[in-house]
Amino acid sequence: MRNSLVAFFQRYPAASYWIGFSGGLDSHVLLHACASLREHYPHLTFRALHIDHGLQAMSAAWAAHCREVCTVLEIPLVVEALELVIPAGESVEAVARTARYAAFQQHLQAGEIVLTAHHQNDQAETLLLHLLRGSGVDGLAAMPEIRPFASGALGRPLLGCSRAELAAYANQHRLNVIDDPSNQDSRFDRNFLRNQVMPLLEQRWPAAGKTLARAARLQGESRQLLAGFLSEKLPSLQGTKPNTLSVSRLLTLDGAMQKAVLREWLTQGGFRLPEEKKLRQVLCDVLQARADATPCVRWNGCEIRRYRDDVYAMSPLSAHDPQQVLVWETREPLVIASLGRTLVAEAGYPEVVTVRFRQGGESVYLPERGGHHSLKHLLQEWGVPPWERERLPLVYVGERLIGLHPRFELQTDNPFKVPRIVGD
Ligand SMILES: Nc1ncnc2c1ncn2[C@@H]1O[C@H](COP(=O)(O)OP(=O)(O)OP(=O)(O)O)[C@@H](O)[C@H]1O
Repeated sequence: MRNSLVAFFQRYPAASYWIGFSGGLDSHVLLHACASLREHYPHLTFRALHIDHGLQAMSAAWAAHCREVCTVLEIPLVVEALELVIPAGESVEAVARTARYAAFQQHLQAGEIVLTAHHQNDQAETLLLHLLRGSGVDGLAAMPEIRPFASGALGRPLLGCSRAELAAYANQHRLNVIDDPSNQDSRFDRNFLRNQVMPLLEQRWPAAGKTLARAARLQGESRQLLAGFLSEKLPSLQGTKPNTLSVSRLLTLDGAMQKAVLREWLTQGGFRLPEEKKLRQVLCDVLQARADATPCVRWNGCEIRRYRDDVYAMSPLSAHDPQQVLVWETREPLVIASLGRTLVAEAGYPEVVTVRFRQGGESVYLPERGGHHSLKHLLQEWGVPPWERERLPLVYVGERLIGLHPRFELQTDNPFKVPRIVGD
């Protein structure tokens, strides 16, 4: 283990390493092994971070245990107590995990690496869990040894070590390890695999943990090759607007390639990947839709829409009431809460205006085009997607429409001029 750690720190030098310390055996071993490296590698700087999810009656006792261990090992510890709210229908583990990573992120400075104690058996169990969910290569790909994370990286230096090796280390160094009672609860899928399925597999295939971890690593290599290939392909499928894909170009590909391209595009956009069923819905309902249709397929954190030949991926639109009328004293910025936007007026702007949203029937005076034009037709002409139309701030002086979003200015000198929009 010591050698794997030394090799890891040589491969991934960092200003400082944060050790995610849960108080359990695995991260206790990591903490102890890192602490003992300092004698020969005094340049290595470690700190520990314990996240108290506040979900168990014992959680404060766990934090106290972490404090004691860190004091003895002379590793500074930060304890972050969270107050988690578990939304109905969400898994406690998943919510805790997301909150934990968000807390890690907050502490990590540029050039630092946060370390977790994931090991070979975690890798094997993760592969089995994904297989049982019917995942493709994205799910089956191994947890990597290192990946970019916030302004630094997330490293897993113990992936080459088995759980048995970690247990032997804990024994040898007489580590005072508290057992988390929830680890025995086989209602959780991972515990069931760990406590019941893996021991059975290992009776027949003693190296099952190691070989499953290798299978996951090989899937990871395939995933990486595929990502490289798809990244090269994506620019040729670009739609007419930034970050969109062209429907007509996608339709020249076969179904498997369409799905692969959509997944890579969503990954690059930072969206959560959909289940297979949703992805097929995108192929059927969005790509195959009539040219004048505006379909939408949604899942957690993402909406896929189509307008004309472009496919858009976006965060779900906020609730917005287009009936609202906002009086704006333009010497101050105007916050439009329902849009998460702030308008800032340019010099020379009328002192007081009102901001409204499209109701239909508006017309706009465009002198260079010789008179009034229907806003509806102009929005169509400018290719503004329908879901954006009632979210455009329309600025009025009295009943006269004087401006909207800068993206839609026709010419800089036209009177249909807009306040500058910040935070857009
Ligand atoms: N409460 C915690 N505080 C700090 N670090 C933690 C905490 N819980 C887990 N970790 C870190 O994450 C590693 C993995 O923990 P665990 O296996 O419980 O999480 P998981 O949810 O299965 O994994 P992952 O976080 O990747 O989903 C631990 O070895 C430890 O380094």
